[in-house]
Amino acid sequence: MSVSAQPEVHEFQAESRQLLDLMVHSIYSNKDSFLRELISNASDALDKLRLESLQNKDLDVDASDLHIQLVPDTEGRVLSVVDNGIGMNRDEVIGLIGTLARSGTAELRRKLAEAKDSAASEELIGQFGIGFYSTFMVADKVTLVTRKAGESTGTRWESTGDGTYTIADVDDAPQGTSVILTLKPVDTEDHLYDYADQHKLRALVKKYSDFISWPIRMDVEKTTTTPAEEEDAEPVTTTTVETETLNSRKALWAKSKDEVTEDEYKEFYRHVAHAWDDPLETIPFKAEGTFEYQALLFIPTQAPFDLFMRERTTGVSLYVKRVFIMDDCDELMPEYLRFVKGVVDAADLSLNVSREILQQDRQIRAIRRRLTKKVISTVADIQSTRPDDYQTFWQNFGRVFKEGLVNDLDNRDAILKASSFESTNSEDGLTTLADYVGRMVSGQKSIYYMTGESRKQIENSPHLEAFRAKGIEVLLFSDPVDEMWSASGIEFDGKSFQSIAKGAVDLDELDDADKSESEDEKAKDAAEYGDLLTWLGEALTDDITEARISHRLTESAACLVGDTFSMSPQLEKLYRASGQDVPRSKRALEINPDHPLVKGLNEAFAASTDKAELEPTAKLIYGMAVLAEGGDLTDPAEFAKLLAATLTAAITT
Ligand SMILES: Nc1ncnc2c1ncn2[C@@H]1O[C@H](COP(=O)(O)OP(=O)(O)OP(=O)(O)O)[C@@H](O)[C@H]1O
Repeated sequence: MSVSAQPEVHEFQAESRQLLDLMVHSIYSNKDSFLRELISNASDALDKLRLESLQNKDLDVDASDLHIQLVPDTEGRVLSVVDNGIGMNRDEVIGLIGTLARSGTAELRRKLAEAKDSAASEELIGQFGIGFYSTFMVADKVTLVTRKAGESTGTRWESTGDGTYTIADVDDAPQGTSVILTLKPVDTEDHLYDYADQHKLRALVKKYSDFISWPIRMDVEKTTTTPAEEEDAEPVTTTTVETETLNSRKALWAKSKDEVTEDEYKEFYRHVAHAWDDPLETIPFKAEGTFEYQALLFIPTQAPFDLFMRERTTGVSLYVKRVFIMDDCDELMPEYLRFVKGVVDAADLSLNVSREILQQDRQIRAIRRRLTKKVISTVADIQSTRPDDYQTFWQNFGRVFKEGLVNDLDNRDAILKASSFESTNSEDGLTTLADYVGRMVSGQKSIYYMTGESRKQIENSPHLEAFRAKGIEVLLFSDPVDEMWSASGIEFDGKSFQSIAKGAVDLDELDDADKSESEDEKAKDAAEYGDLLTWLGEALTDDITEARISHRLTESAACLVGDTFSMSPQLEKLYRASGQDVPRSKRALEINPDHPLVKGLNEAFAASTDKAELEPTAKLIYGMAVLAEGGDLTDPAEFAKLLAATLTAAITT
């Protein structure tokens, strides 16, 4: 192979360098996984070449014998993993291998720095995946020689895992990619095995890559002994080299569940999902009839770091009659199930199918509908039979799953049923809506909830006081998406959702016995506080719609309450954060007639309506109501000034 020009030395991008450094000093104990990663990449490259050769008739490549070859050199301690797939051009090598282009790398680095021990680091690597760089766990030097299909010049990339790599043009590289590892010395204590040993390689392929659809070949020496023809002579041993295919190449999705072991599913999941964790659930699916297709879907255990990033795609690959067509086929899974990984193999689509055609395709739409229902019902099954796994699922994917309550009206009821929520009923556990409804007090018509930025913030908000005092359960919604669906007129089991921070709340309705007494009380409060309420409404007219007596406070002096259909302050904040210009909506100020501050204010107001302290006190009460619900004051400096003046007056008199 001739290298045409002096190799250029490049520096790794800073983040890649740090990740590489971790690999070189290999904190990850399962070093065997480098082979799985290389084979997985090679298999993807073969898929891409086959597809390209089908779609682009002008491409001058021989796609008749696509395969992966392992070439161990035991004496030289070198292992090459060779494929005749799509290959990479020079820019792609720099972009894909020299740069860890993935936006989560910084996040991984930050988390690794925080990780306390090697077990925690290992889990993180499992969560992020490290692909090609895992080769540096087992090799002192990695050389990659590649030529892209259809191009004449190849590229040679080499690094010892320090801060730099070299890159050079190569004239006569074969089409495809060879990754050549100069292996580190064997150190079984450090889980570093002999990766130039044929037996080891055969075992690793069986364990991790058996289902890969392309042949994974290795030339093996076979010694045969034949008895000598003449009596008393030594038997004859002949050594021949034979090419052996190491993998059985069975497409797991075409098999029924009892024909496949859990480990096989696990490794397949890791391959299709580019993941390092275990699947939480495996969902094989077969449809026969008008549209024939098979699917093998997985729910991961861990959420990928980029689950909430804007450019995030869905994770199901499309095959047609075992031929790979595309990754991340968005048409097969709704966005709110983007955590689902796997493959769909449809029998009746054309191999030339494009994304544009897929969007219009009736069959694809039918598959998507069916699989969506299947995933939701699987989540419901996990919820009812495996509480610990459900907890894991919910922590990782609950926020995404609930997006379906806004986006998928057809399945809304099923999604709601399979969801869980935090509640005042339990300190840390979750409740289903069915359980909530089972605990509703007599006369309760709605499901009460309150939204906020965190459980703690909601729990401290004054709105909860009367509910707590009367033992009425309130659901605590702290995910941004909860703001959207809860206010959308949704019902569960015929019951509407009512925010306790919006509209009028009359808890006395729930309890018939006390009704007459409380009616009297209300009439009394109205007479006693009427003038003060009118005045407050005027004094605070810039901030509130009206002032009224509260039936939801027992301890705090005041709280703010929106109209039934108004936006909550959190939602306003979300919209503003996303760049939308939403006007500040005013809410009603509710005051607690039993609170000493409110009583005092009423008495002072009754004594003289132009006392200087009245207005600052009203403003302070309003500000306190904003702070108590975790909101932001529009003018914190003015609030501080008023407070200081009031405290000074109190302490100096
Ligand atoms: N044998 C190969 N042939 C062609 N392209 C390859 C090959 N190996 C790697 N690449 C390219 O380099 C990219 C980076 O590979 P790498 O293994 O680091 O990450 P990945 O496979 O994309 O994702 P993951 O880290 O999750 O495995 C691949 O996406 C692919 O485009």
